[in-house]
Amino acid sequence: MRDIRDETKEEENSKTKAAIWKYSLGLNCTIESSGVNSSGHSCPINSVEVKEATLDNGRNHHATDASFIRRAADLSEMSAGLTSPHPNFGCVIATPSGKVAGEGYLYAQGTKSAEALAVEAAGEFCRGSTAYLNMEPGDCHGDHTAVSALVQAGVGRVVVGIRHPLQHLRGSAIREMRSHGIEVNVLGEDFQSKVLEDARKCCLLVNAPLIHRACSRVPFSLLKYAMTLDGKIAASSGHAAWISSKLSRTRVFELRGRSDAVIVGGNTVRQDDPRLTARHGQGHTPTRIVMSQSLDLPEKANLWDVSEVSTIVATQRGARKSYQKFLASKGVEVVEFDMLNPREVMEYFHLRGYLSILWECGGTLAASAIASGVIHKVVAFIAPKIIGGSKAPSPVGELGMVEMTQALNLIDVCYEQVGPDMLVSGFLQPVPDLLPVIPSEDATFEIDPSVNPFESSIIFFYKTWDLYGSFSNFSPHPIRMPYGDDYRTWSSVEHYYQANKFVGVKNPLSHDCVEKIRTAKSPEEAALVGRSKQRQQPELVRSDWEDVKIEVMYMALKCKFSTYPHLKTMLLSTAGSVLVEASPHDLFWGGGREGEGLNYLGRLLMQLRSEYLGESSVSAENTSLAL
Ligand SMILES: NC(=O)C1=CN([C@@H]2O[C@H](COP(=O)(O)OP(=O)(O)OC[C@H]3O[C@@H](n4cnc5c(N)ncnc54)[C@H](OP(=O)(O)O)[C@@H]3O)[C@@H](O)[C@H]2O)C=CC1
Ligand SMILES: Nc1c(N[C@@H]2O[C@H](COP(=O)(O)O)[C@@H](O)[C@H]2O)[nH]c(=O)[nH]c1=O
Repeated sequence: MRDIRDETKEEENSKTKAAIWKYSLGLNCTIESSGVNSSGHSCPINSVEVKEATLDNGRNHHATDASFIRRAADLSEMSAGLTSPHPNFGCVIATPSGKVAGEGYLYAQGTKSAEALAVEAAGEFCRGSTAYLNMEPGDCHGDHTAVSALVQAGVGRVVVGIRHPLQHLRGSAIREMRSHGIEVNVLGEDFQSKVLEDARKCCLLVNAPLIHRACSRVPFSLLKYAMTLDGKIAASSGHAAWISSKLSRTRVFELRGRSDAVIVGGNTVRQDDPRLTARHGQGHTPTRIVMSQSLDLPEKANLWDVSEVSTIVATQRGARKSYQKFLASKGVEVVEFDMLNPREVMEYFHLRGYLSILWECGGTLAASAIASGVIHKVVAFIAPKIIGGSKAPSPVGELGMVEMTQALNLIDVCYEQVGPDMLVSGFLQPVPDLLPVIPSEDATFEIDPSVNPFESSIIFFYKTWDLYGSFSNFSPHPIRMPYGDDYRTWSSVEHYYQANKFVGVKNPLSHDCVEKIRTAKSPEEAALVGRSKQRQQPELVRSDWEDVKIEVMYMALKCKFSTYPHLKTMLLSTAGSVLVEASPHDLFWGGGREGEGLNYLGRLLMQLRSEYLGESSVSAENTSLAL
C-alpha cells in the first residue's frame, strides 16, 4: 500500500506541463487518465486506476479527501463550455479503503447529474462509501435528483469542495443530505489544511465564471492575444496571420470551445476577416460578438455567415441604420447601446445569461476593456519572432499610466511552452472567495445562533440612502433620551452617542461640547465635533467612556427602534441575516473593508432583533394559551 502523498507528488511531477496549461484555462488541477468511458461520463470500479491510501491519521484523510476532490474538479471540467450557464459538476465515489468505485460529470445542461452517473457506475459499492463533489449540487428544477441518488444508494459521507455560489441554492443540498443522516464535510469549513485549501481552489477555478457571475454583474472575461517577442500583435501593415504557431492556435480553439462568446472590435473585423470558430470538430461553438461604434464594416465578412454559429453586433444607438438593416437581412443580430463601452456590453450579456467571454480583439478595445475593469484573466502567446515597426499594434493600447508602479500585476501567473511559443497567463482579478466575510464571526453567532456562517445572507448598511440605510446612526430619526434629571430630544442616534462622550464631566467645557453636539445641524456635524474634541482634548471625555459606550449606543438604538414601528418591522424582516455596518474605516462599530472590523453596530442591531423576536414568540405563545 502506498502513501497517497507520494502518489500525488509523483503524479504532479509527471503532469506538470499539462497542469500548467489547464491552470491557464482557469484550473489548478492535476490531470490524470480520465477514467471516463467512451459513452461519456462514468466508469465502473474495475476500469479506473485504483487508488489506495493509508487512512491512519488525519493528515492522510486530508490528503485523500484533497486528491479525490481534485479528481472531481478535473472531471467536472471535461464538459466545460457545454454546461453553461449551469456549473461544471463532477463526482467521485470512493470505497472506505480509498478505491474509486464510480465517477461521473454533468455532460451538458439538462443531462443526468454527475452524482447519479457516479452512483450508477459504482453500483453496490456505494453503500457506506464517500462521495466527493467539486461543488454542492444545485436543484434548479426541484427534483432533488443529485441528492436522491446519493441518499438512495446509501452513501455514508459526502465531501463537498465548495458550496453552491448562488445564494438561493447555497446550503440546501447540504442540509438535505445531512437531514438524511449523511455526514457532509465542506472544505474550509469542517477542517482546514494546506492540501485541502489547494483542492478547494481547484473547485473555485473550475467554476470561476459562475462564481464571478454570482458576485458581480459581468461575465468572466479572458483576454487572449498572440504577440511577437518585440510585443507586436500585427505588422505595421496590420497583417497578423500568423504570429503564434499552429499548436498555439489549436489551444485557442479549445479556449473558444469553453467560452460562451468570442468578442472582437471593428478594426479586427476589417483587418483580419476572422471566423472565430472552435475548429476542433466537436463540442461547443461560441457566439461571435463584434463591438463597433461606427458600423463602418465590410459587406462581405466571414462573421456574417451565421449558418453554423450566430453573430451579434453591438453598436452605438442610431449608427448606420441602413447597414443595420443589411446585417439583419444576413441573420446577424444588432444590439444598440446608448453608451457602447465594454462594461455596458458585458452587463448586457450577463443579463442574457452569458458566463464566460473570450476577448480576441486588438489593443484598442483591449485597453478599453481592461480600463473598465471587465477583464479577469489574461492569456498571452509569445512567439519567438521580431517584426519591428514603431506603428505596429501592441496588445494593450492606452491605459493612461505614466509610472511603472501603476502597472497591473497579474496573480497566479503560469508559464508553459507550447511548440515554439511561450504561453503566459494570470489573473487580473482573483476568483472571489465564497467564504463569508462576516466580521467577528464567533461573536456574531453567539449573539444570534440562528444565523449560519456559511449560509446566511449578509445585509450591509452604511449610508442612509442605502436600502437598509435607516439602520445607520445617521438616519434622521430623533430620539428622546434622558439628560441629567430631564429628557431631551436628540436629532439622531449619532447626536446622542457623540454627546454622551462628554456627559457628567465636571468641566464647563465638557458641558459646552454636549450642547454643541446636541444642537449640531446634522449627524455628520455632530460626529465631527464629537470626534475632533475627543482627539484634541481627551481630558473633556468622561473617564468611563470606553466601558459604557456600547451600552450608550444600545440604549439609543433601543429607543430609536421602539419609537418608530416601521423601523422595528424592517429590523425584524432581516431575521436570519447577518447585519454588517459596511464602514470601511470604523473598525469598532463597522465591519471594515474585508471583514476585519468588529461590527459592533451590526452586533447590537442583531441583539436587539433577537430580543424583539423573543418577545414576539412569547406573546404569540401567550395568545395561543389564552385562546
Ligand atoms: N495577434 C493577435 O492576437 C491579434 C491581433 N489583432 C490585430 O490587431 C489589429 C487591430 O487592432 P485594433 O485596431 O486595436 O482593433 P480592435 O479589435 O481593438 O478594434 C478597435 C475597434 O473596436 C471598436 N470599439 C467599439 N467600442 C469600443 C470601445 N469602447 N473602445 C475601443 N474600441 C471600441 C471600434 O470599432 P469601429 O471603428 O468599427 O467603431 C474600434 O475602432 C489588426 O491588425 C489585427 O490583425 C487583433 C486581434 C488579436
Ligand atoms: N494573429 C493571431 C491571432 N489573431 C486572432 O485570431 C483571429 C482569427 O481567427 P480565425 O479567423 O478563427 O482563425 C483574429 O481575428 C484575431 O482575433 N490569434 C492567434 O492565436 N494567433 C495569431 O497569430
